[in-house]
Amino acid sequence: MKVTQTKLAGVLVIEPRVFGDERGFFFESFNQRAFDEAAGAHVDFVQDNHSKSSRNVLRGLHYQLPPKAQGKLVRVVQGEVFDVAVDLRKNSKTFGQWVGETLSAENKKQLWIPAGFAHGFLTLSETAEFLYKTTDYYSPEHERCIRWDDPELAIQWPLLHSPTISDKDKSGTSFAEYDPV
Ligand SMILES: Cc1cn([C@H]2C[C@H](O)[C@@H](COP(=O)(O)OP(=O)(O)O[C@H]3O[C@@H](C)C(=O)[C@@H](O)[C@H]3O)O2)c(=O)[nH]c1=O
Repeated sequence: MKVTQTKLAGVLVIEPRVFGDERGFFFESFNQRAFDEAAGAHVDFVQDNHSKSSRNVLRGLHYQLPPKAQGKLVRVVQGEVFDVAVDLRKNSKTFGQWVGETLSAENKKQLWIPAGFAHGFLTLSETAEFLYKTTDYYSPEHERCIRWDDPELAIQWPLLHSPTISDKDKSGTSFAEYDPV
């Protein structure tokens, strides 16, 4: 697999080696040993999630507070999304910066987003099915949301018009209100 660093230390783009033949394709979507080597540490995942979204649906920007902060290994198995991670680590040189990556069933790219980041994505295809592994369990009490359109973060979403977002995400807070922990 090919591993590419991003400008946010710790956030990685992972491209698995895909074996295609007349039947279709095969690839290892997760290999603990190879993943640990890429991440530089042993990482335990405890939950797998799967969501489906329609075109122009935007989910995010989500994170969970410590001690329930989650690392996420995300990918797309149908369709295409623009996936974003925002650095919330208070001592980070890139605090408040974001990276975006197009993930699709076609390119099979994965994004590794360690704990300490907010995460969100915009669906670019008619529908998209999004799969991700998390390093801690879902905990609604620790769950937080920062507005996807926060002016300080200024994320360049590839949007043609206003996205469809959940009521919960409509009441996301501003990045200015974020209290680094
Ligand atoms: C995230 C999650 C939700 N749920 C439930 C709660 C709710 O009734 C329903 C839908 O939840 P949400 O609206 O929060 O789903 P969604 O907006 O897709 O939330 C996800 O967004 C992306 C961007 C992330 O990064 C994820 O960590 C997660 O926060 O599913 C679980 O049972 N377990 C989970 O792990």
